[in-house]
Amino acid sequence: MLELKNITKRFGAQTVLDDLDVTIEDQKTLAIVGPSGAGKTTLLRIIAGLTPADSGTMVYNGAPTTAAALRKQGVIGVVFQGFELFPNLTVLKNITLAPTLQGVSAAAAERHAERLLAQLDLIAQADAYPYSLSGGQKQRVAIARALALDPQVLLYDEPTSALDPNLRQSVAELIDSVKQQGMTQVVVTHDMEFAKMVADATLTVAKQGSESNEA
Ligand SMILES: Nc1ncnc2c1ncn2[C@@H]1O[C@H](COP(=O)(O)OP(=O)(O)OP(=O)(O)O)[C@@H](O)[C@H]1O
Repeated sequence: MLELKNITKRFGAQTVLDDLDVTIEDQKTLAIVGPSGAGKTTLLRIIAGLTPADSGTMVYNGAPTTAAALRKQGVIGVVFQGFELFPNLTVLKNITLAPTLQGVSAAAAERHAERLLAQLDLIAQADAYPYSLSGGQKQRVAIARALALDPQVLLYDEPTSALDPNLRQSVAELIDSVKQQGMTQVVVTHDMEFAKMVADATLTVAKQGSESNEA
C-alpha cells in the first residue's frame, strides 16, 4: 500500500493541492478525478517523483519513503497522456531501451518485450516506428514500455484523452487486464464514466484544494 499524507503544492501564490491524503491499495485501481485545473496531473507527477510537493509525507508498505526514492527503486511506472514514445526507435526498441540502460542484457530485455508485445496484441508492430501506429497502439506500446521496467505501481495520466472516444471501453479492459496480473494502478481522468468503469476507489481533487476519498 502506498500512502501520501498532508500533500500540499503551490505554484507561486496559487495553492493547487491543500493538505491532501491519498491511499493507493495494492492490486486495486484508484481513479483520481476532478475538474480541469484541480491539480490531478500535478498529484500524479508528485506520486511519480517528477514534481516535488511543498510538504507532505509518503509511506510505502508501512515504511516512510520519498517519491524520489520510489522512483530510484523503480517502484513507480508512468504512462503519459501523449505517450511520449521515442519517434526514432521501433516499437521493440522503445520497450527495451530503458531496461538495457539499467543493465538488463539485450537478450533478456527482448524476451521480456516480446512477452509484453504478445500480451498487448502488438506482435505485428514490433519493428514499426511510432508514427505509423494508431493512437490505441501507441498507448499499448507506452503501457508495454512502462511494464518492461517491472513497476509495482503504474500511473496513467488521462489515458482516454488522446484517443477516439469509442476506444474508452478497450482502454478500460486493458487497465482491468493489467490489474488481473496483480498491478496496482492510479488513473487520472476528467471522465467520470471512465472512472466508474475502471476504479475500485475514487479520489476527487477539488479546485479549492479540498478532497474526498471514497471506496
Ligand atoms: N509547472 C507549473 N507552473 C505553474 N503552474 C502550474 C504548473 N503546473 C500546473 N500548474 C497549475 O496548477 C493547476 C493544476 O494543474 P494540473 O495540470 O495539475 O490540473 P489538472 O487537474 O490535471 O487539469 P486538466 O484536467 O486540465 O489536465 C493549474 O492551475 C495549472 O495552471
